[in-house]
Amino acid sequence: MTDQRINPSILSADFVNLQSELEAIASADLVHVDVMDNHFVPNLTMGPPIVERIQAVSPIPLDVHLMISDADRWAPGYAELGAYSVTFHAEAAAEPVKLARRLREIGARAGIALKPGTDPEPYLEILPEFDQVLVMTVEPGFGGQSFMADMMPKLRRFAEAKRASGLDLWLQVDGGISVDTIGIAAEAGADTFVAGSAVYGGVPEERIADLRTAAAAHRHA
Ligand SMILES: O=C(CO)[C@@H](O)[C@H](O)COP(=O)(O)O
Repeated sequence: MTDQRINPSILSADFVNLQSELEAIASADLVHVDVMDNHFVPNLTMGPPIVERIQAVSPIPLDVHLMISDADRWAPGYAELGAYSVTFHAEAAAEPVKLARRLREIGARAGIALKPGTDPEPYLEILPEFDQVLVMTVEPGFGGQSFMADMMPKLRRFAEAKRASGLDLWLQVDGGISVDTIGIAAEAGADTFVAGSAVYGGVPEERIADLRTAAAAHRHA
């Protein structure tokens, strides 16, 4: 996999034609699968049976983003389905370290996501337990929202911690990522970019290529 990853979010895809929508993003790195429970966030998407089918037909690996309550209970099931990475919310897990260890034990990369209002400091010391940190650049729940540039100090904080520790950690951003905003996130330290409406709002293969070019022009110094 490349050192900068573009992960289209199928939240913006046509759910009735998911298989062809997945084939349309075969040039991306991973497919970002937004699982929402209408409890942790005010929206409802899918659960294990649909994710299992996506896993079966997707040409690229699954990057599962759990926007669900009680992550401790439900997240391991997504790793068992074969997801490449499983990211749960810091705000939704009672024992994040224990859960991350369980995900890794099953064979998935373990990710932790932070809502815009969540302080990064308590999570800096447990970074070795994770393979990925997701800094939300919108309030989770819906696609098509505006990028929150005021999340860049948080992203930089994780980028500094990553550099200081030498950890092989992916820094992901999600929400409002487009050719106009991806460079801002890349400069602040993101290396993994989730984009929904920016990819599915045009010809996905072309949009993915444009996002790659824009990200590559703005690498973190
Ligand atoms: O997790 C979420 C929303 O909660 C995202 O993955 C969105 O699906 C991103 O959509 P765009 O902001 O790129 O349209």
